[in-house]
Order: sequence, then structure tokens, then C-alpha cells
Amino acid sequence: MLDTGDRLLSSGDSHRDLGILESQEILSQPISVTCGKEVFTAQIQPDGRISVSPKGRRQVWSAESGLLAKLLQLCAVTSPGTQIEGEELIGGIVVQRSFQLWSCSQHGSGKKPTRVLRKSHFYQCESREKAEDFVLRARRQSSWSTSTSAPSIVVIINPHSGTGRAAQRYKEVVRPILAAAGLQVLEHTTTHAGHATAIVQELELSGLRAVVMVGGDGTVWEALQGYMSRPDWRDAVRVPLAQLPAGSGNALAANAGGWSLVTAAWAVCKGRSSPFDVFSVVQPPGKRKFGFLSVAYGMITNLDIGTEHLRWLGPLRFTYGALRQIILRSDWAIRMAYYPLETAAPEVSGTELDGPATPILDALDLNAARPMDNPGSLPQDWRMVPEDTVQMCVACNLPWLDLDNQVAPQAGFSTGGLDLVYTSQMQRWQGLQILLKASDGSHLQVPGVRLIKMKALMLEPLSSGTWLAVDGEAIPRERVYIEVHPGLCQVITA
Ligand SMILES: Nc1ncnc2c1ncn2[C@@H]1O[C@H](COP(=O)(O)OP(=O)(O)OP(=O)(O)O)[C@@H](O)[C@H]1O
Repeated sequence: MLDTGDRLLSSGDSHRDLGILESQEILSQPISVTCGKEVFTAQIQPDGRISVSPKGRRQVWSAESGLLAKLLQLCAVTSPGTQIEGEELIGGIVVQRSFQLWSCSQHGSGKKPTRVLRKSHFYQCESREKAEDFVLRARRQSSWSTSTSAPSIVVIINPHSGTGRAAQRYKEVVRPILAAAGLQVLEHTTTHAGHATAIVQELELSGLRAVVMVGGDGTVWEALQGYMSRPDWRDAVRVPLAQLPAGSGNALAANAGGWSLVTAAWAVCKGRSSPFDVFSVVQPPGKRKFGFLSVAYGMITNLDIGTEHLRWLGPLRFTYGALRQIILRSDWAIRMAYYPLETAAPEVSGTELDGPATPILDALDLNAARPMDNPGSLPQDWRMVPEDTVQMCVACNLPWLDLDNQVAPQAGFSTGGLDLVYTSQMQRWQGLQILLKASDGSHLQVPGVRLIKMKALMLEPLSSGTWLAVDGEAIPRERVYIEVHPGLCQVITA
């Protein structure tokens, strides 16, 4: 095992051999339970719903709907008769001869729907074995994709992320949910910067449902470097990444719909994933890195990396940083050229032993004279960005840069390109408008905000006093080449 932080979590209940629970018919066998003095029938329906109905009544009675339910809620009384949607159910826990069902129900709507954890009454069975069997069936149906064995996940907790409460929040909020779903969880806690990369490089990834980061985007970035530096990177990228939002920005969680810890933990229990683009970051002669979120320069990096000392403020530090940058309003010299999104990439030639191919960048001689020194010498199909000073400047691989700001509303998990969003002649009032409108992406309509879609980018930062950053992590402030790898990785989605 890797480090002192390693810990294998058992769900608390024994996972008995489910060989007997082969068919759907057996999965949905009803059992008789009691709650207080009443007798109920608990059954997993073929569509995944669980119903607990008073014995003898044919109609499934739901405490979640209708006038009676509203009255009961008003009187703060709940009934043990209930019905839980399969989509909400995650599993349950067993205490002696009783079980309790756990679900995550939708709370709020609109653009950022979240889920809240709900726990049913305790239902008593004839024996502990019966209670365990029922919970096992509930887990199989709701969180195990009907498999007979519990899915395994790796959780990497960064105790330094956000305001420093990630480990505690994980223990209080997330760990019980994963245990109720019966997932096999291998926990690692990072002890230093760069540790998440080392953990991922050493992991046995085959058969894993997901690698789950409890932290911010820096932790995801480190895990991604770990994936891509493995000799078996091609197999590794098939294992989905997930982020439980415990950092400051939490962009991967935001883009995946994991707007809260409970919502993101529910998504891990459900285990649905989508392909998503990542990109190569090349700074010759340095080693290639990989990004999943953004390449930023100037104002955006100053408001992020420049407010590291205000970490205790949480995400508010970004708002403070943005206001400060708007008031200071600096111009940053830059040169950029891009390979348009609509232009087809050259054919891939050669092997991919050292990572995914970069056919667009391979057509350039990256160590030769700087291609942007003389626009006439730009390689075929590349275009120069006309402006040579910027204030805000960020190439986004995903729409949300954190839980609050949708900086590139037209971007997506698998568009095959980056959206470069920048300003060149921004006045302070425009900066304020951008700040106010970025929450719904309407800042793109503010005069002076430019958007260019691209498959590849070369960027030369020419000012000091700021940073060049990938996914919020500072990289050397030197020429950088970026190329997108469409749909290379997988992400767990809510
Ligand atoms: N045990 C640790 N002690 C100190 N630093 C750590 C430790 N583990 C990881 N780190 C470093 O913590 C830094 C911050 O983590 P992370 O980026 O996840 O959180 P954040 O900055 O709050 O969130 P975001 O990146 O979403 O804004 C990372 O650069 C990582 O290298």
C-alpha cells in the first residue's frame, strides 16, 4: 500500500454471497417487515422503485405525494408506508434485525439542481440475515448496476483544499453515503503537494468504477497527470474521474452537475459517466503535461493564484480578487495563434506509446524559431489572434470555471475544442459587467468580449507580474502549445 493515509473502508454490513440472488424475480421478492406495531410489505419493483406498503392494502401508498402527505409534513409526522424512486435510492444500512433505506432526492430545480439525503424509518425483519439480504438487493438494484459484487472506487482526499475542511466534510457527509451504497472504498489522504499524482501512478486501476477526488481542481489536475504518465495510460483513461466539491473552485464537479457534496456522492453511487476532452500542454523542452479545464493568463490567474493567501475566505476570494483586478485594470502583453475548431486535424501517424498523439502540434517544429515572430511564417491553417494585449484571457475546455461562473457557456465535455474568451480593451465598467453576468454566461454579450473556438493554441506570455496557469496551477511563464484530445477521458456525471 502507498502511504500512511491509505484505508480500506468496509460498508459496515457484511456482503454475503449473492449467488442465490441471480434473477430479477428474486431481486424483487417481497418481504414482511414491521415498524412500530404495524406490519408492512417491502418490495423492490422491477423498475427499481422500493415500496413499503401496509400489509393487506393493494394500492402502494406514498408519503411523498398528495394532500395527506402535505398534512403529515405540516404536522411533522411521517408515515412508514413509503415509495422511493429507483433513481433516488442508493441503498441502506442494517442495524441488528432492522434496515433503513437511504435515498438522495432532488432539491430545487433550475440550472443547478442538488440532492438531499433522506433516510427512511427503520423496518424490522425476522432476522438480521433477512434485513441484510434486503439491503443488499436494494444496493444491487440502485448502486451496483445489478451486479452481484460491490463496485470498487478509490477516494483521494486533499485536506489542504478549500478552507481546509475537506477531510472532515468527507467523513461527515460522503463516507456514510458511500457505505450505505455498499461500495468498496479505498481511501487515500494526501500529505503533500503532488501526492495525488504519485497515488494515481501506483493504483491498481482495473475493475475500478471511479477515482474520486475530494478536493479542488488542483487535486483533479494532479490525478490527471498521474493517469497520463502511466505506461498503461490507454487503459487508465477508461476509469472515470469524479470530483466531490471540497476545494475552492470545483470546476469538474460543477460541469458534471455535482453542485453539492451529496449530489456528487449520489452520482458516484449511480456510476454513470461521459467521455470528456482533455488537452496536451507542451513547453519545449519540458515534459508534456495535461489539462482538463483551462489555460489562463493575466487577470484570471491573478484573481486565483494571487489570492492563495486568502484561502480561508473560500470561493469569496475569487470575487474579491476579480474586483481588485478590475480596479487595478492592467494590460498584459501576449501573442496567440490558433488552429480553428472547424479545420480538420491531420491524420495521426506513428505510435502512441508516450501518450496520445498530437497531430496538429507534430506538424510544427516546436524547437525551431518562434512561429509567431513573423505572422507570414505561421504554419498552414493556423491563424493569429489579432490583439497583442489582454486583460481577461482564458481558453476553456469546459463551460464552468468554478461553481459560480460559466465563463465559456458554449463549451462542453466533448466539443473537441477550447473556447478562448478574452478582452483586449476592457474598461472598468465592462469588467464589472463581465463579473456580474458570468454566472449565467451572458457576459459574452458585453461589448469587447471576444470568443474564438479552436482545436489547438500557441500562446506566448510577454508580461511579468502575472501567471500562466493550466487548470489553476501555475506553469512556467513561457511559450506554451496546447492541443485537445477529443473524448479521451471519462467523468462521472450527476
Ligand atoms: N496534504 C497537503 N498539504 C498541502 N498541500 C497539499 C496537500 N495535498 C495537496 N496539496 C496541494 O493543495 C493545493 C490546492 O488543492 P486544490 O487545488 O485541490 O484546492 P483549491 O485550490 O482549494 O481548489 P481549486 O483548485 O478548485 O480552486 C494543490 O496544488 C495540491 O498540490
